[in-house]
Amino acid sequence: MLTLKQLTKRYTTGDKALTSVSLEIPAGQVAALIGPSGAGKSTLIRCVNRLVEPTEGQVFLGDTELTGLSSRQLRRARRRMGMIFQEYALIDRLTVMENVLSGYLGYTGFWRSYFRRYPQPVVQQAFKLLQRVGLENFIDKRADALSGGQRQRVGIARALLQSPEILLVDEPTASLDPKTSRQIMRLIKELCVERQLAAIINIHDVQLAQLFADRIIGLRAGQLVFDGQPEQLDAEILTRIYGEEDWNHASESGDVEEVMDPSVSQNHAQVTLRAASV
Ligand SMILES: Nc1ncnc2c1ncn2[C@@H]1O[C@H](COP(=O)(O)OP(=O)(O)OP(=O)(O)O)[C@@H](O)[C@H]1O
Repeated sequence: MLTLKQLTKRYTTGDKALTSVSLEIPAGQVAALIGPSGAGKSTLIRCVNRLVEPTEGQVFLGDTELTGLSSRQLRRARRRMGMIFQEYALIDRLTVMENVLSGYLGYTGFWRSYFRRYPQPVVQQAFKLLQRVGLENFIDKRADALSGGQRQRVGIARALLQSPEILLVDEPTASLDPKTSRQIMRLIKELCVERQLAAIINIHDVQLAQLFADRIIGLRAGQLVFDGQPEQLDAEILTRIYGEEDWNHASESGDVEEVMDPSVSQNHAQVTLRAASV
């Protein structure tokens, strides 16, 4: 269980990125965090693992108050959080297996990062995870020889190596095609169910969020403006989260193919399509 209590973040620049956000995410639940650019989604996720220090409020992982930990205690507590972040990108010159094993670094220290120095049970666990994410035939491939979807699968396996209690996921499908995006979201969802993991996923694609999340959390200008079921998202709630837009029409031209263009960056057009069918 992840608990946020009145979490507030004010950056030193004066930007108030989060205002008194309170949430509880139980084990096994996948929560999608949606909202316009600048709403505070990344800040919220980073406040959980304290890559960003909250200004006020508390974060609990189970009974542990993360906001009260020393940096040494925090390092240990971070092993209980699987992070799938873009900046934790893979190391291109290492193999798939080596990249997954690097998720164990927190335990061993950098000098043991050489492949053969990992304990055999850890290597076996990494292999099982690679099987689970469908990459058992790629273990010796270099990371830079993988597709975007395969790279994301490696990232997922790496995040799971430390058997976390929660997954913190930042824009997992940002650079993936629509089919691969669905596969990645489905995989994350299945793994959360199998392992009773709570997950909080920052995602721009509302349609994907609706398809694969158990719960939608809407942020706008740092405030929690919606917290409910995916099927509750309608034009009124989309307006509350994203602002005025004609959510009930597929597009101005009515051209559905244009709406489905995977290059549409914010996927607001996909939202429109979904909302139109509500
Ligand atoms: N390091 C920082 N220093 C100062 N202000 C920041 C910093 N990071 C974010 N902000 C500000 O905090 C607010 C929330 O930003 P955040 O990146 O959390 O939003 P977001 O919802 O994740 O946006 P996006 O969807 O575009 O990634 C914005 O006003 C942003 O400019």
